[in-house]
Amino acid sequence: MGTGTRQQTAESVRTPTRAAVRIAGLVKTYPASGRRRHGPGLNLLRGAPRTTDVPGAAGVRACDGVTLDVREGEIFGLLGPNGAGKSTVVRQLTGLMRPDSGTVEVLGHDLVRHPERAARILAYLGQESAALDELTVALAAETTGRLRGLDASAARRERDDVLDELGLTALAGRPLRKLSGGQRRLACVASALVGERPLLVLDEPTTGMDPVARRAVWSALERRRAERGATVVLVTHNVMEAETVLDRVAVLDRGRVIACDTPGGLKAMVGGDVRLDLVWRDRAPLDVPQVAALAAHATVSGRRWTLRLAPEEARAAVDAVTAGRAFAALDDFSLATPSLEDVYLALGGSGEGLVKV
Ligand SMILES: Nc1ncnc2c1ncn2[C@@H]1O[C@H](COP(=O)(O)OP(=O)(O)OP(=O)(O)O)[C@@H](O)[C@H]1O
Repeated sequence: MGTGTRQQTAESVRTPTRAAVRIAGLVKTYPASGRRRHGPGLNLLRGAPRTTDVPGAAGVRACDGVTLDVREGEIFGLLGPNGAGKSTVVRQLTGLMRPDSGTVEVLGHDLVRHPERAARILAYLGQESAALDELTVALAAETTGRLRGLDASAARRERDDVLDELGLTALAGRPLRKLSGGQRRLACVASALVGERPLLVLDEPTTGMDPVARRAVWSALERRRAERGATVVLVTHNVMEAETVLDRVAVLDRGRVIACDTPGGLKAMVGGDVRLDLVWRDRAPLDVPQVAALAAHATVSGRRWTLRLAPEEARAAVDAVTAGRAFAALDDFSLATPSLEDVYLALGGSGEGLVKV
């Protein structure tokens, strides 16, 4: 499989040296009231205001003892369902939010004690990007470069290179607010990449993008890692991306890391099971005994049944549903090796599953 080859290659050419990010025992509870004080002004460089929670009654424990190490030069993913705590981890990692307890060390800097250092060592792309909306694509990239300390000609040069790299040159003169969602996201990624930072922290960078744009983003990140040794931490819902792009993945569930490994290592945890997807034309023929027997083990989503089975059970199930009346009722079926979503469910994730695009 492509994933295996990709990992072997990455691991054989790179020997990660030291931790770029060390997060230990991170705890964050949002107050029940949701009242928050905002720090001074919106930070164009990092996209969102720093927040300080007002202590109050029991609230949402979004981060419940998160401990993670990210090695230099890694592309590291945080994966998990909505509300798992991914963005909360990222906001603390970038110094935008102060943890209730725990430590965050980035490239040797203690960002809990010195959050102001974050802007010099990392680029952050948040989920929201309203701060750049009034600027043109070119000006957003150039301004970010200037704010990150580039002189005018270097900022223009990097701007042009990044827009070209991401296929955005034709849109350079358009304000972000007049772009489609995917184009706007791509322009925000472009800005995040100007004014080289050793750590890139990206919260769902490819949301809304078409496959060409997504590929351009992944290539750009890979290039920065390969040529400049950049480290990338990103949040994603996209299981397919996670499997092919990331060196290691931490799976979060209800504020806790429930697993952390390479995609291959995680998938090995679910052993040799395979995944059988059955899609019925209309409804499943439950009067066929073999189909009725499978129903007990299926996760049903509309016309789709998903089953995790031992290989010999899967073979028997395929034989059963590709014969007689069951086959007449079948629209489509597929057999696949386990995905990260299977790992997540097998680990006891909250059952919603991950979003597959
Ligand atoms: N400002 C806030 N005030 C109160 N609760 C919050 C706040 N932000 C997030 N939460 C809660 O904290 C938990 C974790 O949220 P967080 O945004 O970190 O999850 P996430 O994994 O990034 O989710 P998504 O995939 O939907 O972006 C959720 O239960 C969420 O409702």
